[in-house]
Amino acid sequence: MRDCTQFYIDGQWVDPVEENTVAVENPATEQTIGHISFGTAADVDKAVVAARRAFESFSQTSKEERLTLLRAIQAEIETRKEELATAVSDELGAPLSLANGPHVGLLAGHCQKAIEVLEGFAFERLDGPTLHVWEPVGVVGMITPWNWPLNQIACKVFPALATGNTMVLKPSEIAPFNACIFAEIMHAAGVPAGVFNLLNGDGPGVGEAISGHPDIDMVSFTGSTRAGIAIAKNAADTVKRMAQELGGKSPNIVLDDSAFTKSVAKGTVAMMGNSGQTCTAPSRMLVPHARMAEAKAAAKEAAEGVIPGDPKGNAAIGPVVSRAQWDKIQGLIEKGVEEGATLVAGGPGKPEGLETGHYVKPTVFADVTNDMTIAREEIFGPVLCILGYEDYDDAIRIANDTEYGLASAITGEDIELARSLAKRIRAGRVAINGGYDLGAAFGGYKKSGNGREWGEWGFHDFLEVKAVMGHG
Ligand SMILES: NC(=O)c1ccc[n+]([C@@H]2O[C@H](COP(=O)([O-])OP(=O)(O)OC[C@H]3O[C@@H](n4cnc5c(N)ncnc54)[C@H](O)[C@@H]3O)[C@@H](O)[C@H]2O)c1
Repeated sequence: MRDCTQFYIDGQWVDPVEENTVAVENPATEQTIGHISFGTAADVDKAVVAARRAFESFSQTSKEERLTLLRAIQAEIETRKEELATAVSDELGAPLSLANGPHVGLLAGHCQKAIEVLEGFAFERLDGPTLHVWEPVGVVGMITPWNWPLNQIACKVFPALATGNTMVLKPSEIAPFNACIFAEIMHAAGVPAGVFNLLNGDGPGVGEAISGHPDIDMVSFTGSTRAGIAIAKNAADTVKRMAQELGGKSPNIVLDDSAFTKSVAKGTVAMMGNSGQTCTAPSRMLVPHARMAEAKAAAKEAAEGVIPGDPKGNAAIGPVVSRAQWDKIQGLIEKGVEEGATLVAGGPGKPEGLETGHYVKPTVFADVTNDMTIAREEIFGPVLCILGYEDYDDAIRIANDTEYGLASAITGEDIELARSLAKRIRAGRVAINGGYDLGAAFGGYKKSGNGREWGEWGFHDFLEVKAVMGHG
């Protein structure tokens, strides 16, 4: 059993104000693997008092002091990598290879990036008679989801720390243990008391107390658009800064001149990774109408090669995170069949031989039209929709016909064409031929949010700008 029933507040592990112990499940075994406590507004108050007090001195630390701290955190991460990966695998159901690879890799990667950015970051600029100064926002409330839990903590904590803020983190109640280990890492690295605080709980109990708290200056939220809207409304009365990283329904435009079978297969496998539980997942594949049959064959073969199974074995994907997610995904798969999409691979029910655990068959729908529910709603499971387009104008029209705008992809040989299409997509990210960069801005247009994380972009989310006029 893995128990983390205390909260990390003001540099120590403390009991919650009220006892409320809740079990955490392993989605592969459906067994309880440990317990956390759900906090209340009283616990949030304690953490905010600590963070506010710590802000006095931490906001005045030098760049060098914060660099030393980030390097110490980096060294501690190195010593705890295996434990972090095991925790993510146990609570999320991620295959160990994925947990050891990208899940922990992104935590370490964002720490390294924060160090590099901080080394070169200018906190002051003289513009004629005026000195512009970038200062920390203050006490930041951070609310994160379960799907890439370490990545989302890293995207917020490292830039906030690098820019001199103090913070109160509430990770997802569904995958909390990796965050408990992270708090131990922060402690072992010598982060001053009150700078980083962690408490567990759910949205109504702790999340709302954070978003409405009068002494929290900013909320940085990653999660569903539903919760993001609720949090922004609750935060409005205190006029705190709000950064939202929300859902997506990202298009992947496969151009006629691409290595077609390979591109379709790659896009299919990319959709299934992390059991489809990725906000940037390329969930709408757009192919020329004339090549729909070819796309179906390639996607079917690729999806059938993605074998779900025990996260501790060699499976390509594990289960989805919970019974509630499984039910939601099944409902949407059934909706796809009902609305007339062609089921090419997978479908309703559990994969053969995997009755225990929240396993979903890697599923591909083709001949999908953009008005179908499966093309509009974020499924957050291993379910790909393939849609046909007439020409490139049509492809752009379909790509942009969504309330989301988080990510997108274009695959093709003609780089000039890809670049020109990239300009017309209304989304925060466009990956041309699998392009990827840890320093690239990460954030959404439209209902996918309004913040920007990763690299230098994340620093600006956590900074105020002060103009000192007459400075000379
Ligand atoms: N844009 C991004 O960077 C990004 C990254 C990862 C995940 N996501 C999105 O996250 C969603 C999946 O994660 P999830 O199911 O954990 O999302 P969720 O919105 O249900 O929960 C996210 C977090 O918000 C908290 N929360 C929920 N309701 C709240 C409320 N009313 N007030 C305050 N806090 C509240 C939860 O306890 C959790 O910590 C997907 O929609 C996915 O696209 C977005």
